[in-house]
Amino acid sequence: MTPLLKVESVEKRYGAHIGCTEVSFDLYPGEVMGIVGESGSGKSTLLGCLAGHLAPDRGRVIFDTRAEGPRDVLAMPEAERRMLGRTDWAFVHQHARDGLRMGVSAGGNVGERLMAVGARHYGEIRETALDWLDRVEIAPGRIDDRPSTFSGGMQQRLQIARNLVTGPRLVFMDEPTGGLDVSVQARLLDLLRGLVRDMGLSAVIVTHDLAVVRLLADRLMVMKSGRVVEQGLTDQVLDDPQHGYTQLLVSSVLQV
Ligand SMILES: Nc1ncnc2c1ncn2[C@@H]1O[C@H](COP(=O)(O)OP(=O)(O)OP(=O)(O)O)[C@@H](O)[C@H]1O
Repeated sequence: MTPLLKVESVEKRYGAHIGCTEVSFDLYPGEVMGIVGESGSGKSTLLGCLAGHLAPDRGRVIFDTRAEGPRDVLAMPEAERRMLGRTDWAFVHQHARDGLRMGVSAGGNVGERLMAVGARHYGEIRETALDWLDRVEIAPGRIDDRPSTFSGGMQQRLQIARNLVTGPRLVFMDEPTGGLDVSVQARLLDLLRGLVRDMGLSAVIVTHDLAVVRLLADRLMVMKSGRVVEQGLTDQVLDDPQHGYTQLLVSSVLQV
């Protein structure tokens, strides 16, 4: 099987400082990869390089496109990469306001993604938006309200609807439950798990919360000082961590 995403020796430096280095992995269709590590370990830098937001200094990121098969994302013209970002890829930000248009209604936030990929029929766009609001547990009566009137959890659910409505094949998530109350986090995680399973999504999820990867990720990469120190099946890594740093991460969670 061809990997959906093939990451080869990616490195990003900030001046002399290493953001991330020597990161390689394959992500297969339907697989969820978790990336964990303490603050400053390079998770966001790596995610930015994979999603085309940052230009790595070395390495390759190969995505298996629908139309033309495996393509080097970093070598693609900017317009093509942007198109990927609207169709096959989705990016869920930690802060919903970074992924939503706060001045546009909830329905508009979902509908405009459909329009960006060619949908034109107003009635159908509104129907699909309503269906997606329902899928992320937002009452249909809120469709014309702006996200600024929503709670943090609702905003995050709306951001997820906006991202998934076009049926992407790969979703990047940066701390999707960060900054939310614990009870809100649990509900969001359940929702995300259901959507990932139902849609057979592939995802790369960055988090410092091991509970998030335990629930969502098939495989796990542990990062420290910009490098991957351990990777493997999530349960295996968390239940029997081999690297001292992973052992520390796991035990510090157990003490919480
Ligand atoms: N724009 C930048 N300029 C210079 N150094 C940066 C920049 N962004 C990140 N770094 C450095 O690169 C390293 C990796 O940072 P990164 O933000 O990727 O880590 P992280 O694991 O995502 O942390 P957090 O969980 O706090 O977001 C850190 O040492 C950080 O200080």
